[in-house]
Amino acid sequence: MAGETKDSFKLALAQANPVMGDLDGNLETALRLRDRFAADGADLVVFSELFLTGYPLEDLVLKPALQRAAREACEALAERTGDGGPAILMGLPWADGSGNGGKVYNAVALLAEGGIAAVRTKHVLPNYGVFDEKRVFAPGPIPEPIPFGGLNLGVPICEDIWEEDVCAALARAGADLLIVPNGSPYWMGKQAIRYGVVGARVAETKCPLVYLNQFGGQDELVFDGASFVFNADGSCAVQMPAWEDAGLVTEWRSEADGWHCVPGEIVPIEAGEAANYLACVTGLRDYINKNGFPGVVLGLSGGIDSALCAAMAVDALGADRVHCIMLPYAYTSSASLIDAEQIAKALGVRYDTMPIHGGVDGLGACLTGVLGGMPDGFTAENLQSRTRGTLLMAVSNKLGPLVLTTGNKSEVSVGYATLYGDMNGGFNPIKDLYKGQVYALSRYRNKNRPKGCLGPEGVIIPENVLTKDPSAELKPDQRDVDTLPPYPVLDDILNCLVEQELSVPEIIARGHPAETVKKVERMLYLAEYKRRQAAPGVKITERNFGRDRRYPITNKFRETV
Ligand SMILES: Nc1ncnc2c1ncn2[C@@H]1O[C@H](COP(=O)(O)OP(=O)(O)OC[C@H]2O[C@@H]([n+]3cccc(C(=O)O)c3)[C@H](O)[C@@H]2O)[C@@H](O)[C@H]1O
Ligand SMILES: Nc1ncnc2c1ncn2[C@@H]1O[C@H](COP(=O)(O)OP(=O)(O)OP(=O)(O)O)[C@@H](O)[C@H]1O
Ligand SMILES: NC(=O)CC[C@H](N)C(=O)O
Repeated sequence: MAGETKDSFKLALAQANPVMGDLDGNLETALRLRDRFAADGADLVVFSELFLTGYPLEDLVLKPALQRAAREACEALAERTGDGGPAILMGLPWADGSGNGGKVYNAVALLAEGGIAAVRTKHVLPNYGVFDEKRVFAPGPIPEPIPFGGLNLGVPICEDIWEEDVCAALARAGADLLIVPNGSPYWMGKQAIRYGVVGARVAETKCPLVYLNQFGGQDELVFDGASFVFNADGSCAVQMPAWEDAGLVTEWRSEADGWHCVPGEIVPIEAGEAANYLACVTGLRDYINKNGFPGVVLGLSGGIDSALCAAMAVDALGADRVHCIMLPYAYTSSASLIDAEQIAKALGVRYDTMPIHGGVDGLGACLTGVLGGMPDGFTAENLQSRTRGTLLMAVSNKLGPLVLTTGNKSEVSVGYATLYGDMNGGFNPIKDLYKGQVYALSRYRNKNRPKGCLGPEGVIIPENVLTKDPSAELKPDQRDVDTLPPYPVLDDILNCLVEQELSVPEIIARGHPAETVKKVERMLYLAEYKRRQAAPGVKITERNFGRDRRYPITNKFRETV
């Protein structure tokens, strides 16, 4: 349709899951989807931001070989559009000088009638929070609309619509509609923010807007999809599902007042616990599958953190790919043994018991000469944790599964975890969930089996696990509250310090004792060294550790009260 003028056209939205760096695989996915949409009469298929390579590319995009491979894949894809089927809007990095140095842009190419018909580049590069695009991309000029079949397509790329200028310029230049490929990661409440941004651009430009987002996990980020179309009057014409691969052919008609998307299905979007749970499951599933692991192994202690991780793992991968191991020592309670076994039974996973007395006592004996006696205090407690961590890594080495580490955001914040002990592991599904959210998601999962989840219906985490006092069980009668403020207090203070960057006096003014706030502040700063050595985990909050909140390790700054 590239040359003709029409009064209707069909635009296919490909909400798909690219694999970082797998250009052949992403190309195959694009062709498969295009074939499917061709059968439905699509004129044009749009893919998400940098779909051909994966998003975010980070420094990989600086590699000339990657830039050349992306151009070759783009040319190969363009050639396939010579078959009379739909054209393609494909996201890819675009290098000046064919990938031999020079500038590289975050781009979209229109592939039509066997060639590369147009290329447009991202003007506004996000450089905050998890985004580092100014580090790797050059900003393109404000883009011109792309002529296509008598239409003028405005194609701003993701962050381009978060400011007014690009869309305003496209509208002034005669864009009939705005088609926006996105790599917009999930965090709590994100969809409402997107509706706000898109609503504002539509009101300013009077153009309909197609918001096409990617789906799937990429290291710490998880993309929810949830693509949608707003008509020029600000109404939502179509809402695609979140948390799944999805494809939809939208129909467009030209009327006296411009182009309209024919209203279609408005799929409800998960919010709150449902969204957070699906984010953790999606991030975990894609990390394991995209990195080629047969499954996961984790220490199942009878506590709430490992219980929720086990449930998420089964929901992500299926029971036959999850191996849970209870590693009891002298301080493991019989209640923990019962609870762990019950959780494993409910999930239907392989469950082994591997007592660690030999390891802990043997390591203690090795240390006596240097320490002048058997280890005690923290040293002895950490030996238990390290023995567990070492044994789980041995299972991983021999049998192949990745070790899941299970620390929640409250623990990760204050360093309440043992380096090379329970921090051992390759991925942490609950890293960005405060303890209160761990309880909330556990209760949620006991009552619901979210879509796509492979675990069983019904109660998985026994009531006793939800109500007992959290304990590391590293010494007799140990409870987390002996070391930390009660979790509701700790979580509130951390929320103020980490998410909101409130000052210590402001947090005290909320009613927390000054010494508690100062203690949490101190623990938060001191634990930076542990976080730098911690496994990645799924980003859920607006401010996760790692990509968002980047503090120095060596840091004497403390607030005065
Ligand atoms: N700035 C810095 N840069 C680099 N390294 C630094 C450091 N400061 C200390 N270190 C090193 O870190 C060591 C201290 O860290 P680490 O050995 O982890 O030990 P540590 O933090 O002292 O103890 C572990 C804590 O985690 C708690 N916990 C809670 C829940 C579960 C578990 C569990 O294990 O199952 C544990 C446990 O009760 C205890 O409070 C120091 O001995 C030193 O070697
Ligand atoms: N006896 C054990 N057997 C197997 N794994 C254990 C054992 N004790 C601790 N672990 C591992 O170490 C992790 C850290 O322990 P921690 O006490 O912080 O978590 P939890 O027991 O799952 O939950 P909670 O903190 O609510 O008790 C556990 O999640 C688990 O993976
Ligand atoms: N890839 C991007 O440009 C993403 C930035 C955008 N503000 C978002 O989170 O949706």
